[in-house]
Amino acid sequence: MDNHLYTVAQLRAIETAAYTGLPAGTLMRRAGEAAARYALELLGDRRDKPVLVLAGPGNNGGDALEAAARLADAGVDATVLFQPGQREISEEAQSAHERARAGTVGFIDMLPPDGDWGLVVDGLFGIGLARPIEGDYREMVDAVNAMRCPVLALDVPSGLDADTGAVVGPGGVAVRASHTITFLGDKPGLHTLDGRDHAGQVRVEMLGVDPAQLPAPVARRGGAELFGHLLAARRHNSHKGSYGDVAIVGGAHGMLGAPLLAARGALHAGAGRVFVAMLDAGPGYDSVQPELMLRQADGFDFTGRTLVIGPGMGDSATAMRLLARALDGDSPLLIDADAINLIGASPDLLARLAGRAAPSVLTPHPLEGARLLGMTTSVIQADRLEAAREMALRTRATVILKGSGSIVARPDGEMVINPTGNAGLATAGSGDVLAGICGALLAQGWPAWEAALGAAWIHGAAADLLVAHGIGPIGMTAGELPAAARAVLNLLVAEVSTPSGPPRS
Ligand SMILES: NC(=O)C1=CN([C@@H]2O[C@H](COP(=O)(O)OP(=O)(O)OC[C@H]3O[C@@H](n4cnc5c(N)ncnc54)[C@H](OP(=O)(O)O)[C@@H]3O)[C@@H](O)[C@H]2O)[C@@H](O)CC1
Ligand SMILES: Nc1ncnc2c1ncn2[C@@H]1O[C@H](COP(=O)(O)OP(=O)(O)O)[C@@H](O)[C@H]1O
Ligand SMILES: [K+]
Repeated sequence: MDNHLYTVAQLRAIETAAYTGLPAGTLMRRAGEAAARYALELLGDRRDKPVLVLAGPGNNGGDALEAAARLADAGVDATVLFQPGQREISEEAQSAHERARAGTVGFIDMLPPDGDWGLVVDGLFGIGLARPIEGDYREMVDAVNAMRCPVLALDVPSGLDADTGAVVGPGGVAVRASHTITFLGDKPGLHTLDGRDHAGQVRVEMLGVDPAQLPAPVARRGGAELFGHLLAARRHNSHKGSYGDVAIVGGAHGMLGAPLLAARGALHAGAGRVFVAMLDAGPGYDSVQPELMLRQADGFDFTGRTLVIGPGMGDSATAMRLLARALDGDSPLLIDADAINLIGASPDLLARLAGRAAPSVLTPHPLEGARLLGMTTSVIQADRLEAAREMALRTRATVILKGSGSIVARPDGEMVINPTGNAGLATAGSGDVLAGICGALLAQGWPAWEAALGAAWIHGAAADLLVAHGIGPIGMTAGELPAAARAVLNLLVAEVSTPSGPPRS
């Protein structure tokens, strides 16, 4: 259940159910205790440093006051800046306040300009944030974001929408935490859009609630366990035909790089044979990767091949004709880039896609997603989960809505947020490599859902591996990803494979 993600509405229901039968203030006390424990862990051997605790007007502030009291009990110099606002505070928060006042916690009214804090605990706002942060609260957030010490956010970094990962605006701000301890259940907003920048490392604290009592999550956090059953060691007695053919269909005039990058992605992710069916006359072979077989798209036989269609394909009549042919065929399909734009502009192509029986995966970035749904990019990004769900529903396909915290969605509403990857991927061509990797997994017999989950995870992990070796994030190139993805995939197979897992024949 560790990977389950819940909406604020679900968390409110969980909270209400958990509350029943417990003495008042129990959950807040548990939250404060867990937060103090984590704070001590983060302080490590710097417990002599003072800790700044920001406490807001709601129960998030109550958690912070509880944490401050526990930290003081543990001998830490805890200083609270409590900003209760106009409304009366809840009884639980009031009790927490009294406990903190009764101990050795220090209280201040404004931030000293020269504080040398070992840690900041952010308990300004949690899931009750109702509007952009302004005024004194905003000054506090800005001041914390200018500090260099670790910042532990309680439940949600203040200012972040726990459902969507958006900084609540217009013109809002949010705490940039290095760590977040989140209560009762993990939240999607901590893992997508601005979430990863603001939440840092996330720890989930259930506050003693029995996981069996929790509802079905809105989404799950991705992990290799979601596709691990398909990772199999290669049998000695296998050949290139055992691992499928991938054909990249794309490469109109002036856009030949995109299909070549996709093809290298497919090759390094284990496809047995990789073709590039170019719309342009193009080169006869790829001198960097001569293993690729370059063909003319017109007249290329799609039968028995997994198709990755769209990279650099353009929007010509030929592109449209090829796409219609691919959609009508029974090859597994990975639909990317220009092919998504063409479908967005044509109800006929959309109907053909929705009517397919063979596996189909779409990999839109937010602008392509916007074209597909006839919306603006900002509407897509305002609620990425909802947008991905809608795309999967309309296309009857598995969708990867790309970006920080890619959302993988399927038509029955199942959704996963991919946790791997970094901003090194924000470079032209990295999406083409993702398409190729996914094509290779489809060609090796993976179902659409697992292929999408696996490709997103491996692609992101490849970028993380490169960063770990000093190759990026700044200046990472898409061409460096295929070999790194190969390393990740082989590591995964070595970790989880069973030698008896049959390859596709
Ligand atoms: N109850 C429980 O059992 C448990 C609760 N838990 C904890 O409680 C948190 C939820 O508590 P919560 O509902 O009190 O909301 P919270 O996030 O503290 O903020 C709401 C307050 O802020 C105000 N306000 C909102 N936006 C504002 C703004 N921009 N600028 C200024 N003010 C603004 C709003 O008042 P308003 O002015 O809108 O009337 C209200 O006073 C949750 O995240 C978790 O940490 C856990 O301990 C588990 C058990
Ligand atoms: N900041 C980021 N963090 C994580 N992944 C990212 C980030 N920026 C881009 N990506 C990933 O990189 C890829 C970019 O794809 P795309 O936008 O289609 O690029 P291109 O069309 O140039 O190939 C996607 O897989 C996306 O999820
Ligand atoms: K907070």
